[in-house]
Amino acid sequence: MPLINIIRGETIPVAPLNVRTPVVKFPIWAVVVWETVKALAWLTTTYVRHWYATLPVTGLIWLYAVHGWQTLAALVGGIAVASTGWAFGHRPTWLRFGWWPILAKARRLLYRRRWMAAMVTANLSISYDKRTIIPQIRRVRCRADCDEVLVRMVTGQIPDDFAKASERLAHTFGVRQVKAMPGPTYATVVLVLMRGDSLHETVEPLPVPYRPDYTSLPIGVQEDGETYRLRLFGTQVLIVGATGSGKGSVIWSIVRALAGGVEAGLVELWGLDPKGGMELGIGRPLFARFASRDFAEMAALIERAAQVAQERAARLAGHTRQHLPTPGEPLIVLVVDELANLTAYLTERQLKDRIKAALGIVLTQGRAVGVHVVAAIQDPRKEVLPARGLFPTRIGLRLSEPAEVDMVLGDGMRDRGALCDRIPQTQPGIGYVVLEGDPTPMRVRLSYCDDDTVRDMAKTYGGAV
Ligand SMILES: Nc1ncnc2c1ncn2[C@@H]1O[C@H](COP(=O)(O)OP(=O)(O)OP(=O)(O)O)[C@@H](O)[C@H]1O
Repeated sequence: MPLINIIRGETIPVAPLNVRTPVVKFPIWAVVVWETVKALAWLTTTYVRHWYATLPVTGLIWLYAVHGWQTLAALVGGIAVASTGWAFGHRPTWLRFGWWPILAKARRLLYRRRWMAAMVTANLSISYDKRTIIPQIRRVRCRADCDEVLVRMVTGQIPDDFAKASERLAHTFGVRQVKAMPGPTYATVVLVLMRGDSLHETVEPLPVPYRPDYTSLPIGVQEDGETYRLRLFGTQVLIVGATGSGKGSVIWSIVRALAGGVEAGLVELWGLDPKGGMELGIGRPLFARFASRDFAEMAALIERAAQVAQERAARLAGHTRQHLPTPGEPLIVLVVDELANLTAYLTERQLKDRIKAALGIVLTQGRAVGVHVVAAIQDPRKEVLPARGLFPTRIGLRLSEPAEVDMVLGDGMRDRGALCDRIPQTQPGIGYVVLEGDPTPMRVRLSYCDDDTVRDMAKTYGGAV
């Protein structure tokens, strides 16, 4: 039995050069009738399949034939005016129900034209029994800066096959990037073809929440236009990026989102800036404790945080699984700029060991008891940061090498679209994150707080130094 019948997908017809000698000779009139019937069948199918275009055109032709061109012109003009009014009056609904569905139909035709070549050259076609089977386009949807193409995979394919070919597909379809994610049902994959770049502009500092929601701190903008919200409760945060990638902007965006809590005494920020206070010094009043020059002082600060974490853990064990900050027992956030200075580049062995041990305790025991770490680092290798695995939340900014992406965001994330190594130097503050419940990475841009904004913030929400 030929296995071909049970492989899902679209079968490419066998090449026309495989000519077979006709056995039966038909009279010419029979061939003409047959071809005419075939053409009519094709026309009818096309007419019905593309009803959204053929029906309006039929209506317009009928109008012209029965009522003349004046009525036709009046109708077309009326539709144009109403559509323009709708577009200006309520743009979101015009886009959602008017423009994007029309654009999706046009794009579907465009994608279909290049589809076969794209699938074959990206190794997404399956050859079996002298036939070629390719995935099928099921639906195309347009959004502000991207198109979503729902694809039915060929039997045996998985979404990661498409993720691996995403760069080829991006070039083939002439888009900035292609992301592949599992579709709504088994055997489907959604290809998101990114066209424009919604993160092109610098993101202004976001409003400071009056009382921070520790499960959802607003710190930037996602590629899909949503606010990027960071969960701090129950996690530790590692920011990784090459020099000048905007690690500072992530730190200050998080501090800004917590500033309301600092003012209310619900949050205590402890600053460690081994680069002599270059980064964090400017917002000094926001920090309840601060160390920037003396490494022994920094070690003592981390040890104190570890002690608090252990005390709280001992007290809260069996009572609650998540500590709730109060002015008497605030949320402690250790903000560390360039963590490698404490874990790898420090020459004093004893001090380094003390820091590593205390940091390990804070990272493992602090999450549930309100002692958190927000740390920035340039080099994500294990030799530089052995405790990398203890940071459940990681933000990958511009990185130097492709291999670093999976080190930061997890295995396979680069294949799934986290191109941290491709972020241009001219776009600091852009990075990739893995959101809860979403297996594909999300591109984000963190808000940028310049020095004046940080000084203002420190004056408004910070205490006396
Ligand atoms: N979110 C952002 N949006 C726009 N521009 C930014 C953003 N973040 C940083 N920049 C710009 O990039 C420059 C470098 O940023 P920043 O100092 O934060 O990088 P860094 O990763 O901390 O670098 P280093 O490791 O050298 O300290 C800033 O001076 C600023 O001009």
